[in-house]
Amino acid sequence: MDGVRDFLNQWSEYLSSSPLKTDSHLNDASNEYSEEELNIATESFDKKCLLGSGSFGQVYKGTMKDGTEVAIKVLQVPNEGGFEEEVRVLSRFRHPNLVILMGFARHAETGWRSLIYEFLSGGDVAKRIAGSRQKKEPFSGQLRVSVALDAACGLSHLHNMTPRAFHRDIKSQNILLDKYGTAKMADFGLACLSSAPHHKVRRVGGTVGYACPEYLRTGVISEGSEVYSFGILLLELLTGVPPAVCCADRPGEYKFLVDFLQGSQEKVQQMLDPTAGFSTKVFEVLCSIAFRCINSRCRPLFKQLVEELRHLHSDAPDVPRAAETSAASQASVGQWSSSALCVGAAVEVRWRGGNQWYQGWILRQNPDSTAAVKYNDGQLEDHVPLSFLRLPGSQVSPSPPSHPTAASSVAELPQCQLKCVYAEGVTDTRTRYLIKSAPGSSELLVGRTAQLPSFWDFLVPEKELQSRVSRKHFKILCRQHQLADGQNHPVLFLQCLSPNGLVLNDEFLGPDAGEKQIQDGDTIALASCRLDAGTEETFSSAAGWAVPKPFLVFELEVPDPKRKHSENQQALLSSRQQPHGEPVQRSTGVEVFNSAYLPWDSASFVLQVARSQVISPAARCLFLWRCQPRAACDASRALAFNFAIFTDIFISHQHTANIRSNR
Ligand SMILES: Nc1ncnc2c1ncn2[C@@H]1O[C@H](COP(=O)(O)OP(=O)(O)OP(=O)(O)O)[C@@H](O)[C@H]1O
Repeated sequence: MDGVRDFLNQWSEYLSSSPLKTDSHLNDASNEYSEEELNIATESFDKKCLLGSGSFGQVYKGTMKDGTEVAIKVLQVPNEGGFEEEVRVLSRFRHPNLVILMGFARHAETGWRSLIYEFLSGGDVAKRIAGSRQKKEPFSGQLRVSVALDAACGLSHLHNMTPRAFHRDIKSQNILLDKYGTAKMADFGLACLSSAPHHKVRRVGGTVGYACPEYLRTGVISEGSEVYSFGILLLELLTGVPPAVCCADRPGEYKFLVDFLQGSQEKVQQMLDPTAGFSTKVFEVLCSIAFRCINSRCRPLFKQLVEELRHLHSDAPDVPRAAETSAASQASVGQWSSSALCVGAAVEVRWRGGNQWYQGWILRQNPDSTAAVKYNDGQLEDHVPLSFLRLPGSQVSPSPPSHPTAASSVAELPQCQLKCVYAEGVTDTRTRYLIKSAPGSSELLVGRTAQLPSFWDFLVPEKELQSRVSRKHFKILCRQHQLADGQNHPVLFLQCLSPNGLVLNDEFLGPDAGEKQIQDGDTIALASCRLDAGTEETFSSAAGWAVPKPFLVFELEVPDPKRKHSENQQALLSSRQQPHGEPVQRSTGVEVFNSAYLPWDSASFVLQVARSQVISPAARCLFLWRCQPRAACDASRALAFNFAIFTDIFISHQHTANIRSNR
């Protein structure tokens, strides 16, 4: 009997010290690494090895004792983080487009678990899109097609095995690129195995914007619901904007990309990520595939998607395989061998009419060794020969008639001023604050350190909003620009200096937007958004859609150079000396001031005003912001607007009454 007790005691001791005490069932499926090995690989999980954080823990880069580079995901709540699911699924499926799980480890003291993957140095697709939009690192249309094909291959493999696997969290963050640009599906924490084509899950999981509505409603996952998420991914690759963003003013609520696009190819085209340089054909095919994926009536299977994407990929001669388009090497076809001249690169372009060079960036590489170039002033030129391109920083030359750009010389700023026409939460009529150009200066700088603190305290009393104003937020400068008469004339430019961006008229500009030509009457607004991918209002950076709500709006006033100096002075002075509450007279007949609010709730009136030309450009612009710029012209959409959001439009009672009686 004692012998038996001893044996049981020894067995129990062995179990408590043995690494096989738990997760032993996983040892058959995958390699187990010791905690010690991971400590050595990551220098005890040193901060410098941190690659990023997900919902369930951190991911570190490590080098194993054999020299292999790995990514180690530490799950602090292994059950929630899908530790077991990930080991089971990933160990079972081996495919070039699925990330390799090398093993797992257990942390004895904390109970945490780690997953050890092959290290993929090309970053995830979400980061690559953001990097491309910010012109930090190119992510060309060609590479995006290749990524879509790779992801579809990996997913098709999962759905054509028995049992099949449902990934359940297909999104741009979960697709990683290796150093050659090959994409691999990653993050199988929500994945599940099933031998049936449909699988009812106990808990619906996924990511807002990507998750299929039918799956969210029923909890039943199918290949179709995975294809839906894949379609959303394609739209993200096309537009460069995330599929859902939080509403800044309604926490917990989202705006969805698909709701805005409404299946319209035209809208996708308007929002197309300009840094991708998609050819028309690639855009059209990709867009039609995306819309089929999200349409429950004509959803393709992954197998079909692979065929179509492979066809698109091989059909376009200018689409090199991902392996050849490593982000790092930016190697390319034909004469596109210069690593610096890649899509997204800033360049100077020789104007064909002369010897001057103008600044812009490469929008697309054409197979005939020419490029499509977007100039900093927004103009586009296609088929520019390589010999007409050079890297910036070379000698500067004056502007041509049609391309006044950053390459032309800076001149003395003419007399001008910025008049505050709207400040959120400030009802005092003194909001008509002015920022004036200093005589003889070359620029007018606006920002927290450029004006007195009292200026900002008054105009932006809310501290949270004030923090959105950068120390140097934007500047206005002047360049000499040769007009058709052959004479040089001063032309004003606006340059955004802040990562928070700004809104020029109804266009959102980030710090990388370059210099934009501006003129008298233009409005410059500061709005509550940042350019970082994935944060609130990121949509705003795309094609003018959903321009974020401004909290401070300035109108530019530039005196007419043909008027006498004294008249200009008088004009500037009189606009400044408006007594409180007295409206600023506009030539078209509607008076605008900020102490009277629109007094009624008629949607048709709202429509009428939005369409009319009778209010000043500043108020009109403000009005359009309130009801979303493009939609304002669209009767059916405008009617749906809630009147409440228009209550701070500055229109006098008298004139709204006139408009009303004219209806
Ligand atoms: N195998 C890998 N190689 C290189 N980087 C990786 C690897 N796996 C993950 N990463 C990086 O680590 C970071 C965190 O990844 P993780 O999967 O934990 O989070 P996520 O997918 O961004 O978010 P969530 O888990 O909340 O969906 C990401 O930036 C990802 O790119």
